[in-house]
Amino acid sequence: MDNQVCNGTSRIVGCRFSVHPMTEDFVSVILGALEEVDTSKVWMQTDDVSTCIRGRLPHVFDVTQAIFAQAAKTGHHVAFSGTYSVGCPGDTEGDVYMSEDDTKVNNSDIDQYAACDFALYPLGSDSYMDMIMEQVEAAKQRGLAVESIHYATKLRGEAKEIFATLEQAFTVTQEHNSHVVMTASISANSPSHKKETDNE
Ligand SMILES: Cc1ncc(C[n+]2csc(CCO)c2C)c(N)n1
Repeated sequence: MDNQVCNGTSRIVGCRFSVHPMTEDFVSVILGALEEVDTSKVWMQTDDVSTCIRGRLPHVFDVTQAIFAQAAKTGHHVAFSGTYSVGCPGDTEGDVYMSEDDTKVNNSDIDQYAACDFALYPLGSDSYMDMIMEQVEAAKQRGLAVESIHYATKLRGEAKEIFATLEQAFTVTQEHNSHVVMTASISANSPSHKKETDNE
């Protein structure tokens, strides 16, 4: 690891996220998605604003992707907003999940168009801009539509490819930088997506 700005010994990864389904029936979409997904390999806590999951990196991405996919599968316009973090665990809650193996337990292999604004923050590094640009370039190589926007990078395409891109960006960056934060806002079934396609 190139920079050791934090004293955290564990590489526990966390994500605090919210899902906002644009439907009167939002309660069952949110609670249904949280219940139907296999969360056995992560520590999880839900409150009135968001859900926090913590555990090994592959499972944090597996579970967030599966919850988004499950909510989007209802066909409602769904917005997901999440902050991923590694490197400065303020507490040890959830450490027990660090002994899980690498096998992901959810199958999120569904076809779902989505758009995502993501921002990567390699904290405490002088070369943070290089790390960010490297991952924006890597995203372009994966076949998604990639656009630079103010304060974020926009990804458009299949949801599973968006999550794979986010996981790769986060994985590679945290291999070189102790403390990394990444935000992702993802939208599915948006009426704006239809207008974009119609304009093509
Ligand atoms: C992933 C996720 N977790 C928690 C909330 C907050 N929330 C808003 S409505 C609702 C159901 C009724 O209490 C809950 C839990 C959210 N939006 N998305």
